Amino acid sequence: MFHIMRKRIPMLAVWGSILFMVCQVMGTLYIPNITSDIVNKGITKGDTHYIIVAGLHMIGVSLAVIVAAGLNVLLSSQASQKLGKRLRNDIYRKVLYLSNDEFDQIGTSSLITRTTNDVVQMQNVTMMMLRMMIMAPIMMIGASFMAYQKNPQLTKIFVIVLPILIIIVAVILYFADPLFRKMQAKTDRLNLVFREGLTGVRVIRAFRQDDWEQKRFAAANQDYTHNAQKVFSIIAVMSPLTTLIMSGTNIAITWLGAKYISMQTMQIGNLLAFMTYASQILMSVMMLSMIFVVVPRAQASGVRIREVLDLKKQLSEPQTSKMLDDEASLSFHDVSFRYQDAPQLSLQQVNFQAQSGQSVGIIGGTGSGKTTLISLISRLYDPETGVIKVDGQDIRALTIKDLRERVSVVPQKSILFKGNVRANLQYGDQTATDDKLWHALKIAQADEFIETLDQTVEQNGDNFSGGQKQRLAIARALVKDADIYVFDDSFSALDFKTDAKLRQALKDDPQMQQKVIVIVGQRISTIADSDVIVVLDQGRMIGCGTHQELKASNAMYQEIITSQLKEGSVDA
Ligand SMILES: Nc1ncnc2c1ncn2[C@@H]1O[C@H](COP(=O)(O)OP(=O)(O)OP(=O)(O)O)[C@@H](O)[C@H]1O
Repeated sequence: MFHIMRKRIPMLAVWGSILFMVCQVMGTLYIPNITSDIVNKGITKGDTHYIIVAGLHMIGVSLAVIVAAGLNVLLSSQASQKLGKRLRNDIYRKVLYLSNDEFDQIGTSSLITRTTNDVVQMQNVTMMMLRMMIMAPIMMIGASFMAYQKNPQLTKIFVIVLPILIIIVAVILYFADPLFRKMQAKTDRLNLVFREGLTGVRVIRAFRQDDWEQKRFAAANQDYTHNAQKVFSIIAVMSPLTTLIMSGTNIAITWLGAKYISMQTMQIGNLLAFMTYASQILMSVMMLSMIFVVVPRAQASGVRIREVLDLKKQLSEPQTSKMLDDEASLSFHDVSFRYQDAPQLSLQQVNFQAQSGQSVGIIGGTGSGKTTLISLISRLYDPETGVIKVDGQDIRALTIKDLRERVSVVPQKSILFKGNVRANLQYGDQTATDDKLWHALKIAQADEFIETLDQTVEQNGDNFSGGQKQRLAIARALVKDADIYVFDDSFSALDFKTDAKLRQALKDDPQMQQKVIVIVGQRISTIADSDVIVVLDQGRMIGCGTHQELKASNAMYQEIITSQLKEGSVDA
């Protein structure tokens, strides 16, 4: 917990807050002293002048306490808000650079909970620390000292009361603490189910799984609520018990104090002050107990945040990139790959190469390894064996930034961001002019349905059809000045005519003629005119050549052609 706070908490605000907190405590301890003097020296002796002077003195000290308390709250909130801001930024920055394996390891829902809920826990504990954690022991020691000054005999009451109070608090915390620690994991589960329900709402409705989903959510919700109810029921016992102890203490003090007053060994003012100090001591214990509730929870949150922040980069990269060829090229040399902990290889001994101006088509059944193959080009994962070269250089000799600048990918699932068309396209190149954007839209055949670059794009691109989204995602990739353009099944939602027009436009574009284009496709027609076609089957490369070569000699390729001829989707 303290480890992640150390470099992120603004120390000036922390020290300022502590300083004002100490002033507040000193003032609070001093006020009962003035009260006792007003009673002893003013009221009992009928000295009005003394009462007025001491009263003004008291008002002055009270005002100073109020100002100090206000500044303490202000600075502690500032410290905690800034800590939260820095933590959220750091987690987000880290998440953006996580490898896909690490992402899978923690899970999206948990990452969201860690950025929101866990950070809030850290903020709460910071506030508590700066307002109570340091205040409680100072107040306790100070009030005990002052109470002793007023009457050493009466302080013996605390020898009985304090251990009882501490035992009660300890027993309550013993039962509540494990439940508090479970809260975050249960929040994770609740978020996961909620998120899946929201993103998959169409599928849920289409499969009429509303009831089942509702039950799944209700179960997670019940589990969370049950835990919360249990923990807060335990904590609820604390308040009446401590009130009982406080009231009992006051009765004992009044009773003994009255006895001392009648014996004339104690003054009335001192008894009043003593009672205030007694409640301050007991309040300090309560504050400390609150801290014992908040700290373990924040400790658990701190561990969860640290898990993300401490993730070591799995992909090693050099400080600077080695020299690259001027011409674009892409080659795979005996590349094999296995997902983390997977029993078998997802790619085996893949070999192919393409020069500037050439295109590579990748075809194979579902799960044959097409997406895996292209993930390796931009180093979302590293191969188990073999070498991948981009522009003549092993991609491990390039920095990740340099490599990803040279590769532009259109993922299988088109993702658009809320905003307008211009902002979405400029994701590829922030400095791209409108002319460049329109040029990309034309190649992607998206100028048919885009009237202006200011056209609104809803969240997830929900105001566009599947095919329109694909075309916008293609245009975005084309705006980026890369050497290798990768289209992962990006033409699947396009009709045959648009698919053909788009590929022709790619071919005809003078700039694209200097690049390497990789097209993953399910349809033969999408990849047939590629210079190199890679045929995959269960991760194995079972063919590599041109359409004519594969059509003549590759059984699997022939099978795909035959099956698609039957469907009428290929013109062989
Ligand atoms: N993150 C992952 N962890 C473990 N195994 C994975 C992961 N992603 C894919 N696989 C496995 O790797 C194999 C290849 O998957 P891949 O997504 O590359 O296939 P694909 O040819 O692109 O399929 P599709 O055409 O259906 O998209 C499959 O057997 C799949 O189960």
